[in-house]
Amino acid sequence: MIEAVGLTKRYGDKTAVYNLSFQVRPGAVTGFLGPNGSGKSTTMRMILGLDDPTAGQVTIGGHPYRKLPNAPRQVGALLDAKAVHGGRHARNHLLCLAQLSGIPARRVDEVLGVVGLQDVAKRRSKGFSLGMGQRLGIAAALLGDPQVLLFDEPVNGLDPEGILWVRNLMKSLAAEGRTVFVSSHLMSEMALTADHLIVIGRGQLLADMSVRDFISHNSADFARVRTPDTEPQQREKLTASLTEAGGQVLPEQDGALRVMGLPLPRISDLAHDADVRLWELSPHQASLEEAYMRMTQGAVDYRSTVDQRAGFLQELPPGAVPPPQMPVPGQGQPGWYAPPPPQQGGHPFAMPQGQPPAGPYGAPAVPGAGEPNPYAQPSPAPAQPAPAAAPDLTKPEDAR
Ligand SMILES: Nc1ncnc2c1ncn2[C@@H]1O[C@H](COP(=O)(O)OP(=O)(O)OP(=O)(O)O)[C@@H](O)[C@H]1O
Repeated sequence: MIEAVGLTKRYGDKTAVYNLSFQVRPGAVTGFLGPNGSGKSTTMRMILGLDDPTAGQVTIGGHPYRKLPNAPRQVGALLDAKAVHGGRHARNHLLCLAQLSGIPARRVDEVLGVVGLQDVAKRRSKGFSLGMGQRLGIAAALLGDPQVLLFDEPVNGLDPEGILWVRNLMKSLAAEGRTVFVSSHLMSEMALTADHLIVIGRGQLLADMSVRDFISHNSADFARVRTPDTEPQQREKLTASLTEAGGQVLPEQDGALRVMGLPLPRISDLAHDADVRLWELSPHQASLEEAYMRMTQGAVDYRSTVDQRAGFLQELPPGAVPPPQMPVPGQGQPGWYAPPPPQQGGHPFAMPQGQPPAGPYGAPAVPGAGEPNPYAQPSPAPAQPAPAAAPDLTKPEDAR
């Protein structure tokens, strides 16, 4: 198990990670999510003893990484797949790592087979594609047959077949009882791979819960309703009727209506009573991506001026409370988006919960702050449901 307690990292004035406490348990794939610059890599580096915390601590199996006996046999990591000596053959690269850790050479050939690089084992890694480099990095992580594995963006550059392979590998490693901690920006992939999520924003913990709970806590069920396109007055009539009945009604980009707060049969009855014909009445559940966008919207450092989420997340309904902001000293108030509020007591969403396929990873398992919060100042809620006058978020903060 990985355990962080009050983990904090500052680089000069920059607080990269603040007071993070979480546990990553064995037997599950734990996804590590957060916007760019939120502190994921910094956290992983501290777990691996590559950076010293400014405050707090992080342990693996009860020990700081640097105090683990024979750490490479207990912990494997893929942090930066490009961090290899490009002039070496793939096999030689792994052999060097194996020799440093007292791992037998036959294990090198085993992991080359596991990651599918056996046919290019004698090729120099500088000629490798992005995906091949990722596979080589994963092979290095698996070399010591460790119980604890960390992967920073493991599917980066992989084709669909490679992504499926990584997904199955992560699941089978967890099914063997290992601790698997994986960061990714691909929400759809995390929804299929992870059992549990740790989400951070601006270095702070935003969520630590199962994928299922994360989605149900951060999203709202809604109905899509469509009236005949040729009769706009029907749409207006229905909007008035649904609003009067307590529903929240928002326009969708394609002319349909998004309705929250009313069950489908009630919407149907109201439409019938108002003598409005429906061309569509369908239930919808948010995706992990939508739930993630909602949760992290106040913690995004880098955002395009032409933000695609403008069409994805809807305007704040009247009376709804905007999400909490996480101001950074000297940075001003970030812009924010205003999707509909989560439905209170909403139903958990049914996530794809496929069983991990039988062991593509065939190797046997080894048996066995008390500091001031830099983000603490209260966040003034905007008076209007419109983007606040924002700093130039198109530039890294250093450039602003
Ligand atoms: N060595 C360093 N010196 C100064 N600042 C740093 C250093 N390393 C990271 N930072 C800053 O700390 C913050 C967190 O960076 P980090 O790389 O951990 O984020 P991340 O979540 O991994 O981002 P991404 O998703 O883009 O990889 C960023 O603002 C980054 O600029």
